[in-house]
Amino acid sequence: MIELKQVTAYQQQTRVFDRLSLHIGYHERVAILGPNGAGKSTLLKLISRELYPVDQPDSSLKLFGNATVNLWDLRSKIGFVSHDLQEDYTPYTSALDVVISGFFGAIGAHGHLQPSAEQVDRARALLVELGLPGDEQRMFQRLSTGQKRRLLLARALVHQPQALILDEPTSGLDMGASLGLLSLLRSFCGAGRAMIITTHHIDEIIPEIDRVVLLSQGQVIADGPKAEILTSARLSALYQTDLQVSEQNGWYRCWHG
Ligand SMILES: Nc1ncnc2c1ncn2[C@@H]1O[C@H](COP(=O)(O)OP(=O)(O)OP(=O)(O)O)[C@@H](O)[C@H]1O
Repeated sequence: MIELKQVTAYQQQTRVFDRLSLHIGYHERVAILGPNGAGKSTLLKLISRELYPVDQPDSSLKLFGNATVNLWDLRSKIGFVSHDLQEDYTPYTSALDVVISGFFGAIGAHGHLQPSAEQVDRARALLVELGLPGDEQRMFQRLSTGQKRRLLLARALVHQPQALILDEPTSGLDMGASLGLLSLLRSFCGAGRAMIITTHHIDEIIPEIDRVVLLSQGQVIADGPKAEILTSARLSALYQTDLQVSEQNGWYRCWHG
């Protein structure tokens, strides 16, 4: 589904990736872990085509098997939720319009989107499904962080995407909101769809995620089955601090050792 081969990418003057290779197949569920500045958000921006890699021989970035991607097509196949999207969102847009804007790949409705009756019905159904009934006319900026995150998830789901990509999905959420969001993500995975999350918190790696990639200074330093990668030794080395990791019923937690 996602294939980066020898990709070099910059954020302004900073070279974040120097010949990075990574392959994520259809239906895979992957967590990408790494310290601040490792390149997690940059990687997601490359996938969402907010950022383009350096054009060089032997290098390619293919999505769904294609190096050239139609953005409309991409948005209907992959739902993206990120903190940046939350920050950038037009504050006065109603909750219903936030979801509807997903059909148009827009940030906010700006009063000119003309959704079909089916699109409005689908958006309303998603608001109910994601636990936001009755919030239809509330302005985005008046919602709590947890409600905003659910709303952006609803927006990401309008096209029934094959994959969801989430940048630090529970950051800023309280414990109840986090657990609620994680259980929504678990039901999305239940339908056999792909998921990629970036995170700093191993306790948000839901049991359905089976592969973990460790990123450090723009390089993949470990990649494999969750049980092999989420070990005390590997995470201590990644974060350069003494960490202990334990697992229970498919959930992981970490503490300072
Ligand atoms: N807009 C930008 N302009 C310049 N440099 C940037 C920009 N965004 C990111 N960078 C740099 O790119 C590198 C990778 O940043 P990135 O945000 O991808 O890391 P990250 O792993 O997502 O970090 P965090 O966990 O803090 O969100 C860092 O060195 C960062 O300083």
